[in-house]
Amino acid sequence: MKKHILTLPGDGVGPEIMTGAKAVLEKIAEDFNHEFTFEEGLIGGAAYDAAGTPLDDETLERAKNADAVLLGAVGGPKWDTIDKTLRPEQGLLKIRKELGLFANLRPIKVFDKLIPASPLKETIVGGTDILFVRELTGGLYFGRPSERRDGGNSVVDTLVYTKEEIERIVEYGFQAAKLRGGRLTSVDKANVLESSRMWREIVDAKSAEHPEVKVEHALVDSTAMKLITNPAHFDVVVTENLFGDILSDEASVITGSIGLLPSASLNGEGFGLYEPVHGSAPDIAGQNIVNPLAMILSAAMMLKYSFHLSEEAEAVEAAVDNALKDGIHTSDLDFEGGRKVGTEEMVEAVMSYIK
Ligand SMILES: NC(=O)C1=CN([C@@H]2O[C@H](COP(=O)(O)OP(=O)(O)OC[C@H]3O[C@@H](n4cnc5c(N)ncnc54)[C@H](O)[C@@H]3O)[C@@H](O)[C@H]2O)C=CC1
Ligand SMILES: CC(C)CC(=O)C(=O)O
Ligand SMILES: [Mg+2]
Repeated sequence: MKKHILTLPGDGVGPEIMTGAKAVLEKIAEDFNHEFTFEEGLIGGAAYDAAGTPLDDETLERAKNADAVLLGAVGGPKWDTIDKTLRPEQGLLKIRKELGLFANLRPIKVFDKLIPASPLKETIVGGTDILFVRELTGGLYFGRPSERRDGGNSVVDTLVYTKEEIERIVEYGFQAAKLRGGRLTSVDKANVLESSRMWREIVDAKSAEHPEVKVEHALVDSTAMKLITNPAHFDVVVTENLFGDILSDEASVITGSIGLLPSASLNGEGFGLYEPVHGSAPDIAGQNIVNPLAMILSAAMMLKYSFHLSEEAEAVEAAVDNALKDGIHTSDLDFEGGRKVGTEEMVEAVMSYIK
């Protein structure tokens, strides 16, 4: 199979983890007889430094013409004080919006070997297997106005959702639940927010169309608690943009490190952008210590969702599992015994377990 991939390493640890994911994909191409071609582009602070904008139209066009996009991460203190419209994060929001990537899938899977690496009790961590279905192109991150007012004495951010935007992500949640354990938790703040009350109505209407899925509504604040006290309770969690962003970072703690969590951002035509859940981790950039597994597992999601190469995706996931089973790990994981390695060695270990 021939596939063309646009890589957007971005900022901070982005380039280090992208190098690792590309190496793993090249190994997969070689072993399974595929031809993957790569083209690199700029996004975030790197793009701002080069051309004064966090995402230019040419890169966006290249993304649209690729078979899939792999993205590292954007942002960092260097760009925290520039014009807000040019911040690195705006490049990421723009590519999500322009490509219509409304469904952000964030699986929370616990590797058996890493159960002791979680700060939570083993009895709580065991059995965790959650899929977050996060709305990605609406809500507070995109609402306008978003500005200071009254000479800086007040401020406004805007939360807007259309019915269609809620319906399509909720439908995605139901479909995902059918393919998994048949349980869907819809997370909102319907005791306060009108947008959440509309969200609930839409979930209830969809629920009537999908009677085989067991639905529960849950408020975001108590969900934040329950994720830590009883993560095994959850199967698929569908929620809006901001809540999904926060809850998925929280859920990463269950697994032992945010450096393990991949994500897929998909549009209605099955096009996908794949990136780790974590950010650019400027505190550890350039030191060969970042955990590359979230990016590598994001590449595995690309193989599965964009290229329908399930066997190849499973080969990558199994290689990650086996490397961890042998105790090979980066320093973000609190691990008794085993062998602590740097980023490059971790990538090599994963590659050595493929096939
Ligand atoms: N998708 C993206 O590009 C995202 C970008 N950001 C941006 O990243 C920058 C840093 O944000 P933070 O809040 O610090 O979040 P972060 O996720 O970059 O880092 C949080 C903590 O986790 C650690 N960490 C993250 N990924 C790791 C990995 N793979 N291996 C080992 N340790 C890892 C970091 O060292 C840091 O201590 C900001 O500019 C933010 O806007 C934040 C989240 C998502
Ligand atoms: C950097 C932001 C635009 C979003 C974020 O934190 C995320 O998608 O995880
Ligand atoms: Mg985030």
